[in-house]
Amino acid sequence: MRHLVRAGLVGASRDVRGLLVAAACVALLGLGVPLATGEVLGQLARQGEVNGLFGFLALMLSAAVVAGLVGVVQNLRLLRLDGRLQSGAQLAIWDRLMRLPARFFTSRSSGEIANSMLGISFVGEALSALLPQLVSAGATVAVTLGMLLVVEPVLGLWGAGIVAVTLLTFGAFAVLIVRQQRSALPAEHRAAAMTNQLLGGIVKIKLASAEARAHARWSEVAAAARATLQRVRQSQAGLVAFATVLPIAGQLVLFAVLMGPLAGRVPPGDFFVLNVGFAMLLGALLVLTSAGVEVIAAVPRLGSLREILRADPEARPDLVDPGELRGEVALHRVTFAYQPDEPPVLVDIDLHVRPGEFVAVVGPSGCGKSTLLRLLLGFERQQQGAVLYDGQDLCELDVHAVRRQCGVVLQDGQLFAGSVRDNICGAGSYPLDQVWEAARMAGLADDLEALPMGMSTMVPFGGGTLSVGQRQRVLIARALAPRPRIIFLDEATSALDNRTQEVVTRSTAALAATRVVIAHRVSTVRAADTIVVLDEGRIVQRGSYDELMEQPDGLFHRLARRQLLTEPRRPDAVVEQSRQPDGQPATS
Ligand SMILES: Nc1ncnc2c1ncn2[C@@H]1O[C@H](COP(=O)(O)OP(=O)(O)OP(=O)(O)O)[C@@H](O)[C@H]1O
Repeated sequence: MRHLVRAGLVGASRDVRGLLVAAACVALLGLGVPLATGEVLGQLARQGEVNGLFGFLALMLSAAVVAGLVGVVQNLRLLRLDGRLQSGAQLAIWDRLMRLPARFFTSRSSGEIANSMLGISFVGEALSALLPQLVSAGATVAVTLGMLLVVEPVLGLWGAGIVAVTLLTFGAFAVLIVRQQRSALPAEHRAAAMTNQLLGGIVKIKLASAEARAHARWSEVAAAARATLQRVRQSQAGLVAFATVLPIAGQLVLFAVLMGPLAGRVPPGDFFVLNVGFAMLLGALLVLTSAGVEVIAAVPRLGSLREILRADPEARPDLVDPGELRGEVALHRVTFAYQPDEPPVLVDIDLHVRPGEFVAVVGPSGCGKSTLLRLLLGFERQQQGAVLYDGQDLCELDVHAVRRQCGVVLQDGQLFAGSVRDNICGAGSYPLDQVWEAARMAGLADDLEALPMGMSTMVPFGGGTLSVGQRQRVLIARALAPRPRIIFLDEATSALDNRTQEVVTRSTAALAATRVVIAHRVSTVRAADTIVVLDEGRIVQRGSYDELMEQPDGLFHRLARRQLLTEPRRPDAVVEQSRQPDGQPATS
C-alpha cells in the first residue's frame, strides 16, 4: 500500500508542501476575524473610541481577499495532486495486476477484481473532494486552539477538551464504520460478480427461459449487499448527528465557562475574540467530522486492493532468461492438486518431449489433460516434481520469456474486438505477409479471401460473427504467427472438419516445432509420435497410435474403438458427428 501511495505521489511533494502552507495561511488569516471582531466591538463597547476602526475594517477585508486567493491556489494544487494520485496509483495497480499469475484470477470472480480496482478511484475521488476541507479545517483547529490558549488559557483548555472528545468520538465511529464497511464489501463484490455473470450469460439465460430465476437470484444477492451497506449508513448517520450537536454543545460550554469560572474576568474585547474564535474552532471540528465520515467509508476499499498488492507477481528479478529454447519439454515426477487439502489432479507424471516431437495427450473428460498444460505454461505450480524446458526448471526461469516462445491455443481461448489481423497478431506485430502465412497454416486463408474486407474484417468480442471453426482457426493462426519453437494446443481443432484439421497438422509439422496436443479425436492424434493416455490423473499408457491399438485391453483402444465406430466416412465431414449427444467427444 505504501508503494502504491508513493507511486501516486511521484513528483507531488511540492504540491503537498504548497497545500499545507496554503492551509496554514488560510487558518492564520482566519484568526484576523476573531481578533478584529474583538477589537471593533471592544472599541464600540468603550463608546466612541472608534479611531482606527476603518483601518481594522480594511485590514479584515484584505485578509479575506488574501485568504480567498490562497484558497484558489490551494484548490489548484489539490487538483494536480488528485490527478497525480489517481493516474499514478491506477497505473501502478494495473501494472501489478497484469504481472500476477493466472491462478490469482481463477480463484476470484472478475466482478470482485473489478470492484477492487474501482476502489482506488473511489478513494481518490473521496480524497480529492474532501482533502482540502480536511487540511484547512485541521489547520484552523490547531491555530484557533493555540489562540484561545494564549488569550484565555482556561477557555483554551475547555476548547482542547472539546477537540479531544470530538476526536475520540470520531475515532470510535471510524473503527465501527470501517469494520462494518469491511464486512459489507464481500456482499458488494458478490453482487458485482453476479451482475457480470448474468450479463455475460444472458444468451444462455434466454435459451433456458430462466430470466425470472436469474432475476430472483440477482435480487437476493443485491438485497444482501444493500442490507450490509445499510448498517454502514446508520453508523454514518450517528456520526453526522454528533457533528450537528457539536456546535450547540460547544457554545453552551463557552457560555457556561464565561459565566462560571471566568465570570467578571474577561474584558468585552477578549470576550468577542474568544466567542468568534470558539465558533471557528467548533465550525472546523464540524467540517473535520463530516468530511472525515466520507473518507473513512472509503478506507476499507483500499483494503480490498491489499490482496492484489500482496500476491506474488510472476516475474521476479532473480528469474533466469531461458535464452532461445531448443524445444525440449519435460514433466519430472509431477504431482499437483488445486487445493492442498484436495486429492491431487495429477499424480507422479513423467513425460519427456524431445525437440520437434509431436505428443498427443488423450483421456476421459476430467482426467487432468488441461491441468497438465496449465502446469507446462506455468499457470499452476506443482507441489512435487519439476517442469523443465531444455533441462531448466521452469520455477527458476522467467516464465514470460518461456511463454513468448510458445504458440498456445487453450480450450477457452477468446477473440477480442478488432480486425481479424489484430486478432492474429495478438500482442505481437507482424508484417502482413507473415499474418497471411499464419492464416494459411491455420487453413483460414481461403475463408478470409472470400470476405469483402479480408484480413481487415472486424469481429466483436468473442468473435460472434465468425463460425466456431473460423474462430478456432484465427486462434490457431495467432499461435502460429510468431513461428514458435513449441506449440501447445488444447482441443484447438475440435470444430474443424477433417480436411482443415489435416492442413493444420501438416503446417504445424512443417514448422518443426515441438507439439503437445490435447485432443479427443482419433484423427487428430493418429499422426502423433507419441500418444500419452491419462486416466484419473495418471499416465496409464504411452506409445504410437499403432502400438496402442495393438493393446485391445488398453484404455486408448477402448476410447478409439468407440469413436471409430461413429467416425464419419467422408474425410471432410464435420466431426461433430463423433460427439456424443451431451456434446462430449466420443473418447470422453
Ligand atoms: N481451477 C480449478 N480449481 C479446482 N479444480 C479444478 C480447476 N480446474 C480443473 N479442476 C479439476 O481438475 C480436474 C481435471 O480438470 P482438467 O480440466 O484438467 O480435465 P480435462 O482432462 O482437461 O477435462 P476435459 O477433457 O473435460 O477438458 C477436474 O476434476 C476439474 O474439476
